[in-house]
Amino acid sequence: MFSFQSSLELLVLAGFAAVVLVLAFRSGRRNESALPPGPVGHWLLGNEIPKPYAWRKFTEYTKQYGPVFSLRLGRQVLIVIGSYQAAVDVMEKQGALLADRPRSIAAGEILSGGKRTLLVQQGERLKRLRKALHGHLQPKVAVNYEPLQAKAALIMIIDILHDPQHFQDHAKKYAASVIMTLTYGKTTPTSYSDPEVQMVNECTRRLGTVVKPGAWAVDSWPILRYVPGYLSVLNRHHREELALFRGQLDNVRNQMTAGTAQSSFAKELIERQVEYGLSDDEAAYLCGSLFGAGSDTTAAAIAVVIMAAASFPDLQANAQKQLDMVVGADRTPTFNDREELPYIEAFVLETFRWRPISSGGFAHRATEDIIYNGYLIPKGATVIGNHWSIARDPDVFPDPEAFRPERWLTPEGTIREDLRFYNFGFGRRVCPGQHLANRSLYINTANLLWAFKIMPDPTRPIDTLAFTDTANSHPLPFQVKFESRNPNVFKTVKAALEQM
Ligand code: HEM
Repeated sequence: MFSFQSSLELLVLAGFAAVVLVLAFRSGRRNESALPPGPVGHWLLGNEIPKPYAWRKFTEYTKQYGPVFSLRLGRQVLIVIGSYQAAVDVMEKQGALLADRPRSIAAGEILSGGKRTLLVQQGERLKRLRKALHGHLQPKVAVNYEPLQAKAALIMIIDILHDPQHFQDHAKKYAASVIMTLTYGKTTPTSYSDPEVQMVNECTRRLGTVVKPGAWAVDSWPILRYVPGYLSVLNRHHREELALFRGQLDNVRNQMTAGTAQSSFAKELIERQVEYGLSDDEAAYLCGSLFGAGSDTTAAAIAVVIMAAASFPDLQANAQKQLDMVVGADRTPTFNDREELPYIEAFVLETFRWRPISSGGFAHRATEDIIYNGYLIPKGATVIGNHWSIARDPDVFPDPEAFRPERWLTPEGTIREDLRFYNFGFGRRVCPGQHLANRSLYINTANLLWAFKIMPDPTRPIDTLAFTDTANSHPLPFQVKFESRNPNVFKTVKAALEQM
């Protein structure tokens, strides 16, 4: 039963809370007139993140409000960069002031226990994690993974010959095999139905939904973390992934003790753990989250290549003409052919631009005020480079909806050096796996287009906009037909595999 005193206390408390809220709200709005323009939101709650496919709606906002626009999510300012030049000027040139991530309570602190590189804020831990990643993924090391990638790409051709319908699963198997081998030294090809892979994928899927801006209100209203039970699912998911990642690293430790460990990222991390200054759980997360960052993304990008090939037969044929000239029918393409296959490179670059995997971009945080074209990007703001609209900037990519590999080529047919697309993100948070990923895309595109004429299935037309609404957006299931380009494809691929 309420006493008069407790009612009074409640009243005082409510009054206090209201004052705090108004002060907080006003301090948040102080600089609002200097912010880049943007849609008007609710006076207290601000704007909502449009759903689904926020990045597509943001592309409309870019046309309406300009290359840099702002939203308010509760007290949080969100700045969206929508044009190519603004991405260069803000995300790249001011990269030092945007190396931080916004505080991510749901995905970063709770689900990932503060240890997933993608979400770790600027500071000493990030430096240690990125140094360890760089040691294993920088260009001069990435070249060592080429034999592994070449073999897995040939296995994918065999998989498609045996079971063409499940080509998207084969792409996932390719990506999972490469990551599991380089991370944990796994020697057997990774089946996508491996319970371990299924679990890692489940972790990635969970991350993809939690990390979307606006997915969890606690990120705008941190006080919600004290609501009993509100975060229990995320806490449980964190315990599950930590146990999984610890178990995977422990396997490598056990193999090292038994003298059976293959060389791998995990093995080297364990050997150099003190030098890298990593705790056991940091090392476990570093390895575990590599799969999440690198597997799904690579598999999705390969599926986009297949989608584009089936959708644009003439351009597929252009690529095949070059393959036939440089490689011929009697052997499979290799990494040694890369320089002579610029059209393959251009085809891949155009898929990155046409259907960027990280469509909405990842959130950065401004650690100082940044002035852009007279507008203020205030310290503390979340800043996102919207890959989807940057890729569609007509000033740089004329006729942006058209799939046109030629836009990446000089008149002499070499790759243009004056053009790039920020598929792998920006500044100091740029994807450390990009050199590995680019090699995966080259070797798979070369092999796929060498082996098959890829055609749409007339009974099931491809919807080239049917993608998942997740941070890394991948094509929903679609169907194509694979026709071997010569009767010896199987024999030639088998022979190449036997030589490895
Ligand atoms: C086609 C494949 C891939 C795409 C499209 C992609 C894209 C991205 C993007 C957009 C970011 C965020 C950049 C930013 O904040 O501006 C990122 C971060 C990251 N990527 Fe990738 N990535 C791919 C493959 C890989 C691979 C193969 C690995 C590792 C083996 C990897 C590891 C990471 C890690 C660890 C981060 C976090 C970096 C940080 O926050 O400091 N990625 N990636």
